Amino acid sequence: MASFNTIDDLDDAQRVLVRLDLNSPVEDGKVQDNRRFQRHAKTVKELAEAGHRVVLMAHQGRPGNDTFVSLDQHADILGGYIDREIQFVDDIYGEKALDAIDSLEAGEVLLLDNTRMSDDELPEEDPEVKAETEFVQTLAPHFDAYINDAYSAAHRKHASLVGFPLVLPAFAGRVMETEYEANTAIANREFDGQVTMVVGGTKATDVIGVMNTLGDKIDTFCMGGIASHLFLRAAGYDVGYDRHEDLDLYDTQWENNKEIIQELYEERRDQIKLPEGLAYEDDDDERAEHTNEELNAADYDYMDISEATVDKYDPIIRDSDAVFLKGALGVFEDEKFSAGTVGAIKAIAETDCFSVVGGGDTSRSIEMYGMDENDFDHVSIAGGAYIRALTGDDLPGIELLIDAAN
Ligand SMILES: Nc1ncnc2c1ncn2[C@@H]1O[C@H](COP(=O)(O)OP(=O)(O)O)[C@@H](O)[C@H]1O
Ligand SMILES: O=C(OP(=O)(O)O)[C@H](O)COP(=O)(O)O
Repeated sequence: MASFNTIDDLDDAQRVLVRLDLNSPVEDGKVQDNRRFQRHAKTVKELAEAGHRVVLMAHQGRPGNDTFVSLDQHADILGGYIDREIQFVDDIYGEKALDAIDSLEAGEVLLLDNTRMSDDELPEEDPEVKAETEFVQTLAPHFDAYINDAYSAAHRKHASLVGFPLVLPAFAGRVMETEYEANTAIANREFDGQVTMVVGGTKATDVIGVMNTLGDKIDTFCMGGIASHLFLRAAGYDVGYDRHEDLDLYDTQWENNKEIIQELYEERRDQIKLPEGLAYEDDDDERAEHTNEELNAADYDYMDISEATVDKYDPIIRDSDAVFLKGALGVFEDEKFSAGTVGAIKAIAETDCFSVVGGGDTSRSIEMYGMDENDFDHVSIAGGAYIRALTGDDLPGIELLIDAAN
């Protein structure tokens, strides 16, 4: 396996700039604690305890979304995991940020504000272009080393991920190391028996990518979440339209991908298992269900797969030698709509199979419903990056760390 330098290779008493992925769900303006904080805390704690001056960068949401907020709450949550204060500055590379960076003492930790508040961060561009941005050029001279711990964002060519490895010595953090090793090994692994992939979530392109590339390695795809609505629509059912102006879950995804979804469904009809029905909230705020024949996209938001679908997927999972889950099968954050996701992860946990659960949001369901990370072979905090690793795609953020080591 190609390799990169890690924090074991750092000189003593360095000024380190560390990229984390603390991108989290935000409910009513409140950032929700999750496994990303817990995992990155290990890297941060180790660096601080070793006496480095530690400056952290991370992003949250995308401009225009409700989840696009400042990182002040993130500093408190992360600090709780490492039992030391994490200072926060509401600036990225302006005078305020540079003053805070330069006054840091050995062992102290400072979090800069949301990297996506800088116009230099988001457009996907080549590393050489990103390295020349004001963002990178202003911050880099204040540091001895750059550490990328953001495995789950390593598929993005953003300034904080691909610009710095060209101008500073670059190293991988502990999360980067662990996820890279686990996901790369999984991608190359062969299984004797039945291999099942349970695919849900909200991002059709992730799902299509996996089904296209791994279609010959995976025996059965059990579909849930928004992904299943798009495939149900390909099968001729009346589902998969945006009913709210502020949500863009279906229309654009369907318009951009309908040919490929229809083709995939036709080609792999025997492998693709679709829901038997979907669940919605009735007028009394209770869970109710429609069979596929009753689906009516004009009047209902469908938020989970039906109980009959849970029963249909259960034996498929239990008969498998390997199960990969990516994306939730329903809005599990609301207990009423957790049956699909919980049914699948319980069946996986109780089966003696090789099991991987992927997705920053999806993996929250494990603790939420009384299961344990140790019930699975690997729980990845990455969604899109995990999918790309499984399909053998290179992740630009990691390629640059490997280049830097060679
Ligand atoms: N039917 C649905 N309608 C709306 N959201 C859904 C539905 N099914 C699943 N989800 C949402 O999908 C999210 C997880 O998927 P996604 O964000 O794509 O994956 P990841 O775990 O990689 O972040 C969950 O937060 C869940 O609420
Ligand atoms: O949460 C993330 O990706 P994921 O939802 O695929 O796990 C990363 O932070 C990347 O965020 P982005 O998909 O807004 O670029």
